[in-house]
Order: sequence, then C-alpha cells, then structure tokens
Amino acid sequence: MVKVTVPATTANLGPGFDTMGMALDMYNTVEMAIHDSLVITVSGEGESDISLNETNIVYQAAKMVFDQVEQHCPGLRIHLHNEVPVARGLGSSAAAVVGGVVAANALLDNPLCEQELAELVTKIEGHPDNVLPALLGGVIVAGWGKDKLLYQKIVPGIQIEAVVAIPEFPLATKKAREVLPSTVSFQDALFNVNRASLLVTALITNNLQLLAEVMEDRLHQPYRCTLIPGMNEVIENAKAAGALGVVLSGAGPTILALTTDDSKQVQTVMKEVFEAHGVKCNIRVLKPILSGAKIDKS
Ligand SMILES: Nc1ncnc2c1ncn2[C@@H]1O[C@H](COP(=O)(O)OP(=O)(O)O)[C@@H](O)[C@H]1O
Ligand SMILES: N[C@@H](CCOP(=O)(O)O)C(=O)O
Repeated sequence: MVKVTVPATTANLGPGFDTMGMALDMYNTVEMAIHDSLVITVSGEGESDISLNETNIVYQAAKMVFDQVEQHCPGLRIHLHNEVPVARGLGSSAAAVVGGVVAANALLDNPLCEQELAELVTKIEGHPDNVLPALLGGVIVAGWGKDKLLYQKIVPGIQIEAVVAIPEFPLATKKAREVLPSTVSFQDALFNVNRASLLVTALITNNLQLLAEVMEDRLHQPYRCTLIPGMNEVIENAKAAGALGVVLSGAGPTILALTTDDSKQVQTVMKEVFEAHGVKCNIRVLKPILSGAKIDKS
C-alpha cells in the first residue's frame, strides 16, 4: 500500500494565468493498494459528492500511469482523505490528479521520472499551474515548449502568509473557464506579460514592495468577477487593510491575500465584505510550502 500526501495550490497568482502557481500547507491524502476490484472510499471534504466508481479522477489518473507503462491496470483499493475544499480554487482537482499519478507510479516502483510525471499530470489537468506546484512544491512557472514541458521552481525568500476567504458556494473550474474570451486586446496581453514578468522578478529578488504592485490581471479576473458576488470589493478592501497582492485563487471563488505580518484586519475585512454581498465564507491562514507530493510506502 502507498500513501501520498499532496498540498493544495493557488494557481495564476493574478497575472500568471495557466502559468504560475504556489503550493500551500493544506493537504489531501491518497492511499492506494492493488486489490481484486476497484473500491474507493472518501472522507473529509467532498465525501458525499466525489465519485466512487471508474469516473473518479484519482482512479482515472492512476490508470493513465499503468497505460503509459503499458501495464494492465489492476483492481485498486483507494482511500481519499481531503482537507482541500472542492471546486473552490485551491487545487482540489490538481491534488487528486497528482495523488493518483504519484501513487500509481509508486505502486509500480517509480518507472516514470519527474519530467514524465510533470508532463502527464499537466496533460490530464490541461494546464500546469496547479498540478506542478502540487507535485513539486514552491512557486512554479511553467508552459509547453516545442516538444516538452518547460518549468522552473522558485523558492521565495520572503516570509509571507496567504489569507484565503473560501466562499461556501462551489465554482467548477470548467464553468469559470467558459466565461473567458477567446481573444484579448494587445494592451491587455502586454499588461499581463509585464505584470507576470515583474511578479517573477519580485519573487526571485524578495522585493515585497514590487510584489504588492504587480499581482494584477486583465486576462481572467475581469471576466470571472461576474460569477463571484463582491469579488472586486473584497480585493480592494483587503489591499486597503494592508494586504500585499490580493487575487482570485485559481479559477475561484476563493480570494487569496498575501500578508507579511498580523493579518487579523485583512481577515475581518474579507469576511465582512463578502457577507455584505450575501456570500458566506470560511477564512483560513495558510503558508506557502516548498515541498510537493510526498510518498509513504508500507
Ligand atoms: N479528492 C478528490 N478525489 C477525486 N476527485 C476529486 C477530488 N477533489 C476534487 N475532485 C474532482 O475535481 C472536481 C473539482 O475540480 P475543479 O472544478 O477544478 O475545482 P478546484 O478549483 O477545486 O480544482 C470535483 O468535481 C471532483 O470531480
Ligand atoms: N489556470 C487555471 C487554474 C485553475 O485552478 P483551480 O485550483 O481552480 O483548479 C484557471 O484559472 O482556470
């Protein structure tokens, strides 16, 4: 039996749409063993909603590893324990995909190397900005090159915390991608190239002042705010309360505010402004983590 622990992630980080993401200290676990049939059990977040049959994406991801090494996928006994809320923009699907792939690879004595795992989870999820930080930890910048996935892990030297305001309503990433435009203006494209480049620079040089200035986006947030009541007001008021960058976490609806010191005021403001717009939310204070999926084999 193998047990894989996978972190939550916050993808995009504002301007880094489908390109940048960061691992956070909230975890899902996947326990997997070969069995005479497929048996899936779930506890924690999503325990009454997550599929218990072949459509479960942890199983689907695991099966793709067996397919890739041209081995028949046996029956599997899978237990999932989830801390990551489902369809809230904290990488629950990414944690499921990474957990399934890493667990199956471990059951097969790790035939797939890191690059192969990174490319497989990205192909399954469709973009690298949540699955790669879930796999590798830290902040990841990634995208497809001509014939391979290009990625780089950044280890920020700055001590920051992430206040996340997690609305009680779910927003499926698929739905949040459907509202995105097929084309954007040259000015908006240039804006995001500029801010994403400056964001990477701020993280590498530990420049907090620059970080606070550049976590802005024109490619996805202006369109997704129509799906999340109070989103823009939560972002603006959290910044006014002293947060550094405040962005939509992944495809939402969670809003993430980076802070460096006492975040009590930021937490209060985020909760109150969401509630003023009829949205109940949970507030969690998370920390960026530098490690990704971890395997325990017994
Ligand atoms: N622990 C899990 N095990 C299996 N499937 C999961 C798990 N967590 C999430 N999922 C699947 O991922 C879907 C949510 O993915 P998505 O819409 O991308 O939201 P998120 O922003 O949380 O990644 C759920 O509907 C469910 O099908
Ligand atoms: N770049 C994607 C990221 C989705 O992250 P998730 O945690 O919401 O699954 C997007 O913004 O659609």
